[in-house]
Amino acid sequence: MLIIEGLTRRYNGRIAVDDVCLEVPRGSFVGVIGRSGAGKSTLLRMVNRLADPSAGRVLWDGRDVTRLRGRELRDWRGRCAMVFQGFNLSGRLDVLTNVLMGRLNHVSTPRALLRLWSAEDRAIALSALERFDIAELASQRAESLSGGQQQRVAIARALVQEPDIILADEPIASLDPRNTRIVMDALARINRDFGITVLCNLHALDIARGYCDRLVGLSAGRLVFDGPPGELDAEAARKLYGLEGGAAGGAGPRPERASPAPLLLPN
Ligand SMILES: Nc1ncnc2c1ncn2[C@@H]1O[C@H](COP(=O)(O)OP(=O)(O)OP(=O)(O)O)[C@@H](O)[C@H]1O
Repeated sequence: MLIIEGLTRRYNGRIAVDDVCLEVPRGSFVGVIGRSGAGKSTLLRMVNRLADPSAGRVLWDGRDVTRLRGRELRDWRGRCAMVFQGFNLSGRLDVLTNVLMGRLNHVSTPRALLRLWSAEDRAIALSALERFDIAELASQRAESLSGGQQQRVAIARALVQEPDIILADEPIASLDPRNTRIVMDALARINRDFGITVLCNLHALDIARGYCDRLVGLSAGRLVFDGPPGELDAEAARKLYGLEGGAAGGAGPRPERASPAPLLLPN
């Protein structure tokens, strides 16, 4: 369970996230929504400690991750994978190596420094690529892939970290509608098949409604909505975006959840 208690972040006296409190049970798929500048990225970045809070705490299974330092902080970041809008791949490296980077926290330091990947690590990385239908791209340079393919590589890299939680910061912002669906389906499958908690910042309300089982709405850093997509009525949407709920469109219900599968057994 992820617990966020009174989380606050100020930049030069200006508030970015303002006293946010949330409880997120394991296995949730939570969409964080709100206007540009509402504090969505800052909230996610505080969960994995890319940003430190000015006040408040983040607890994972009762452990205060806001106090972690050194090795313990690195371990937490390993269990808390990030997926970014800009993919954050090493463009000149091949796809398989990019995915293997997600295994770094599972190998000894000397092996990590020398990039000595075991047969098992390679099998796990390939299995993740197969899962997202891009195994045939394994030997290609990451920079030669389309945006949608690159984001699937980034999600495969996140998955092989074997994280407890995936923090996805606008993962579809630069993608066309077809790739948006493919990438959101990939996140939904990770969530459904492995029970990995997903916190996903989204601008597109229709996508958030279609994929997330809970929406958390921020406005000027404050939590102004927290509930299932069906409860985001016109009034709540107006508070968030200044428009009617229906104006942002809707999408069908998300697929049924299966029980968690064992993680990444090579096919
Ligand atoms: N490193 C920083 N230094 C100064 N101000 C920052 C920094 N990061 C964020 N902010 C400010 O904090 C506020 C919230 O920004 P944040 O990026 O979290 O919003 P957001 O909802 O993710 O926006 P977007 O949807 O445009 O990415 C904004 O006013 C932003 O300018």
